[in-house]
Amino acid sequence: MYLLLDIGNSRTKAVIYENGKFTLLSDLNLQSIAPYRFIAVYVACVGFDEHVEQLQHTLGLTHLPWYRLVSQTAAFGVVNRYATPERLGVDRWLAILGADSLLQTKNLMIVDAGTALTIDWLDKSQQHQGGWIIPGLRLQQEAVIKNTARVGSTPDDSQELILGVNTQDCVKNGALAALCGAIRAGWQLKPTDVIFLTGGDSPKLAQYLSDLPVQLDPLLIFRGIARYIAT
Ligand SMILES: Nc1ncnc2c1ncn2[C@@H]1O[C@H](COP(=O)(O)OP(=O)(O)O)[C@@H](O)[C@H]1O
Ligand SMILES: CC(C)(COP(=O)(O)O)[C@@H](O)C(=O)NCCC(=O)O
Ligand SMILES: [K+]
Repeated sequence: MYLLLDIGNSRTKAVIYENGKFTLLSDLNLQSIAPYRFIAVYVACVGFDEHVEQLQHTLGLTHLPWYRLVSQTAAFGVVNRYATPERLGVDRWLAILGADSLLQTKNLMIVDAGTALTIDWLDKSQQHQGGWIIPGLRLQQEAVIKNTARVGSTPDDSQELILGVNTQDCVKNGALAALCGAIRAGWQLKPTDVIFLTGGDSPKLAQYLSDLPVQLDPLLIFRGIARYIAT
């Protein structure tokens, strides 16, 4: 039994992994992991490194091996297109590997709607084509609010894809439009057989993309991590 951690810039997500089965933990703390006996911890971290050390202590798991995953030039037949492959965010690399584990020989878009929204393209011969990094739903709003004199709203999670008639609604709904628009622009530029959607804002975005071949999967990064665990 393994503990898998995805440490993003907003939150840490945790999964219990055993015999090919993934169980997402809704909370990560001493109590929530108390019933489990882990062999090792596998970590994907795009946040600050100190966060990993902190977690080792707060979870009382300093006695276990902690394996930190890194983006590679190639693995499991998947080829990373970055000129400096280790610079590709490890969450992106693992989501690509996770999508590849579900669907090979298809052209894929892999969208991770987290703090930032990332889009990566993987072609049917497992070649990563590159991608985009776009401010996420909250950052879109903060960018406008922090850099203008008269947009005095607060970031808000209750977006709808409708027109706003006050500042608050214009900012929050505009942020949703920006992300839907980015995914649609990606699709127009380079359409694929499937668009995998993962990350905190993926269920919301999926509602507005039902005409595209979207497949929601909260586990993509964890599926990628699991490929590194020899069974
Ligand atoms: N419980 C939650 N805490 C924080 N963000 C949440 C939560 N539930 C949904 N979200 C949404 O998820 C987004 C962050 O997604 P997530 O995949 O956790 O990001 P990251 O991987 O960058 O930490 C936020 O923009 C927010 O809108
Ligand atoms: C783009 C990211 C900030 C996304 O992180 P997240 O929103 O999931 O917290 C992360 O993948 C990262 O730090 N990447 C390194 C730069 C790159 O991928 O080119
Ligand atoms: K992420």
